Amino acid sequence: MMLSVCGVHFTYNSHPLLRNIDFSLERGELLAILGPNGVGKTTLLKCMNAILRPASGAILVQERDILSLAPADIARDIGYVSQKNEASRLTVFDAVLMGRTPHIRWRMSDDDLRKTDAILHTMDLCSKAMRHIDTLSGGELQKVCIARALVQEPSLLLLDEPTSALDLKNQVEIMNLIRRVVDEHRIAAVMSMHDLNMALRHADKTIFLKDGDIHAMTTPGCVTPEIIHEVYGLPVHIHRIDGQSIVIPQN
Ligand SMILES: Nc1ncnc2c1ncn2[C@@H]1O[C@H](COP(=O)(O)OP(=O)(O)OP(=O)(O)O)[C@@H](O)[C@H]1O
Repeated sequence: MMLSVCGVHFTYNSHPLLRNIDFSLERGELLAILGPNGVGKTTLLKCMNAILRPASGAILVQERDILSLAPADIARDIGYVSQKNEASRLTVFDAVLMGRTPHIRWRMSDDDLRKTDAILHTMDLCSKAMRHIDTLSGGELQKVCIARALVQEPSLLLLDEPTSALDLKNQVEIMNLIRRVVDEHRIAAVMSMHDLNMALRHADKTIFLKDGDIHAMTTPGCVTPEIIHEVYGLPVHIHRIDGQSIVIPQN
């Protein structure tokens, strides 16, 4: 198993937020974590990256408890794209190259530079390589942060609302790229999302959080209007178009 989340409880200042979160993910699987604002999606992602520590339970990456891993191992094996992207005076090239830091032993190699070049090319960021990231638009910065996580070549990729700032074409291209990386490199990826249709289109599994619990865990094809109504309090229809499930609010 690439990722096992075992009975995780999480509490902020003695206020319980997540209860008994239990799931696992194999290589080559992409999981979407869904649920209303404030339910705990970001908190769960931060627990999977050892940024936050659960009150109880364990998180195993390749059968190793992440709380027992050295920071260098976490930095190499787990890629994390946060919801709040920081902007600094780094150039786009340097910001993406920083994703190679956990792999650099003595100094950066030609391979590190080549991989940085390649991901900038794949993500259509070459023309911005020398721009400072604090001059980028929100969507451009989001792409740079995703590029940095991909060039890191992690075994587990965690993405907090990775397409929230992207236009339609970029949403589709970035999700296709994430899907391809998961498939070809046999990594596992977990993304939090508000766009249900995007999640149902690209994920292998979905988890719906509600009131601190996993309310439903299923494949996209088995998500029902009842699940969505119960979780979001909104009646919806689900239509099948070209083999895809499309969620449409009833009113
Ligand atoms: N450091 C903190 N201290 C106390 N409460 C916090 C802290 N960080 C987050 N919270 C609260 O915990 C809850 C879960 O937050 P979290 O960011 O995990 O939710 P989310 O599901 O990712 O939300 P959204 O969809 O709005 O991004 C929220 O009510 C939030 O206000």
